[in-house]
Amino acid sequence: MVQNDFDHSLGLWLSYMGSESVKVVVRCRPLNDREKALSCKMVLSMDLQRCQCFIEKPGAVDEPPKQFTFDGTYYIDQATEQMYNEIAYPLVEGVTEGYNGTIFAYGQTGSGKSFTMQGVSEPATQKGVIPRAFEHIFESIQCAENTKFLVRASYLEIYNEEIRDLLGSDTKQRLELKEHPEHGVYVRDLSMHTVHSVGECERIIEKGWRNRAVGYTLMNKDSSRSHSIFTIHLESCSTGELIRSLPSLYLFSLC
Ligand SMILES: Nc1ncnc2c1ncn2[C@@H]1O[C@H](COP(=O)(O)OP(=O)(O)OP(=O)(O)O)[C@@H](O)[C@H]1O
Repeated sequence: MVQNDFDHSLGLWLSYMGSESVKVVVRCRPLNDREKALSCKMVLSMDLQRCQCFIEKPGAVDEPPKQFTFDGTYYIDQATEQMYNEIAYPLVEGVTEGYNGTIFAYGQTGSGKSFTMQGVSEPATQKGVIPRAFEHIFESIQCAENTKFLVRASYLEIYNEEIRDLLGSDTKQRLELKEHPEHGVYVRDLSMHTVHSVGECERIIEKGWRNRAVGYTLMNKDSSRSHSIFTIHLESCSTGELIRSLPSLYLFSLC
């Protein structure tokens, strides 16, 4: 991907054990007020059926547009609801069925990562991937018969190469990355929070969101200046069985 050509678009990487293990989709946001005031023109167009993006070089009328193909393409008038149903839904469903899943948003400042992952409450179609994933998981576990689930969440940020717990008692404390011989890489002392409902999930993510490092960039006045990782951990216990640790859902927003 040529970064400068994708100023107003973000990539969403999805990794799960489906027909393909990694999928990459791209979303283009509308021009913002600042870009409109500067009379900026859209240089990106899409063929949604073929999942292709075309980027024109302004002023170079004779030059053919650059062309890129993805697993999915979402243009300015397509809502997060559609993206979630087509792309994230199968991944989250896979987590409740026993596969690890990761969704991460990547793009330059102001490209729409937070808008896609966190979302807005109005209109409802633009509710983000993270709150939709909560609802999806709680709906799935409520339908499971004879099985009890424990849902826990953690939320960290990586800022200037330092890891911080956005839900910890001291959000300024630097945490260490460790490797366990069986369970792999983990963050020591990262706090885990048991959640019983979608409402509780929303409250803890809001708390963590307020603790992030934010700043102003020319492209985005509310820019998150860090990478953040929200993880939902599941454990289950069927009647007469031991507690079973299920795979986790990792939700990243990279700056
Ligand atoms: N698809 C969209 N439709 C309408 N507005 C959008 C869309 N995507 C992003 N925006 C708006 O663009 C602005 C920047 O988006 P956002 O804060 O999500 O960017 P970001 O990639 O998270 O930036 P940063 O890395 O600086 O935190 C916000 O005002 C947001 O509401």
